[in-house]
Amino acid sequence: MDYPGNLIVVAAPSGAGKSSLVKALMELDAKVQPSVSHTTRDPRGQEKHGREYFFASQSEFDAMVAADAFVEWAEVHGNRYGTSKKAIEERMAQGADVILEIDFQGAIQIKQIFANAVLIFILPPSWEELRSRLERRGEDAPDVIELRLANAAIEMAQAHKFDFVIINELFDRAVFDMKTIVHAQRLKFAAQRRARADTFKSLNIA
Ligand SMILES: Nc1nc2c(ncn2[C@@H]2O[C@H](COP(=O)(O)OP(=O)(O)O)[C@@H](O)[C@H]2O)c(=O)[nH]1
Ligand SMILES: Nc1ncnc2c1ncn2[C@@H]1O[C@H](COP(=O)(O)OP(=O)(O)O)[C@@H](O)[C@H]1O
Repeated sequence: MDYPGNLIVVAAPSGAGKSSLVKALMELDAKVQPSVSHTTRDPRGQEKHGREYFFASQSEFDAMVAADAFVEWAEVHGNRYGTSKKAIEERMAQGADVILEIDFQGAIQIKQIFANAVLIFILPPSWEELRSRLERRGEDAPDVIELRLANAAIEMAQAHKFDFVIINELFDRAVFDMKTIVHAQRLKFAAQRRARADTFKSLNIA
């Protein structure tokens, strides 16, 4: 599968700030577009179907798995989440850089399918700050926060499998780091595509 657009995958423990960072990056760079995942979890207060997620029932999700509609899916914090083929392929074919906010299991699956995907892991500056961000966000019940903190240790142990790790301490600094990675990646793959096209041309292959 070779598309003119690139894939950027962002993973992080819950509350590290990935949704806020991805939103800020997309505001700075119109070429970066979101992949909207499907999930079986309930919507939070401000979330809209089709914007943050496509909210699916267990049976709707099952039907999509059976129809092979997902590029990857995983169970995270007791709910299922998946990236549909539709969510990424159309946009990449049009040349957009598609950004996926998914967990580490999904990120690793994506890298196996799309070797050129760039994997970014976001870390919080400390445990205390991670807990207080989850509490300040005010969207999850205390037991849900405890589950997410317990899972954070397992998730953070996977950070070394990613291409880049960013510590989200100062927000603007972390956005700038993401922007730099995305630009560097874009230049690298554009150069690779040009070199490949030149080789094909010199060999007279279409
Ligand atoms: N594998 C996979 N993980 C996803 C997908 N969409 C979201 N996730 C992950 O599921 C986890 C929970 O997401 P969410 O319930 O929105 O909570 P939040 O990360 O605290 O905002 C996060 O690690 C997300 O990155 C997806 O399509 N595939
Ligand atoms: N660098 C930062 N400093 C302080 N608060 C932050 C920072 N980045 C994000 N936040 C806040 O932390 C909370 C969790 O961020 P969010 O983007 O929802 O995390 P995630 O998507 O990783 O679960 C939000 O209330 C957000 O405004």
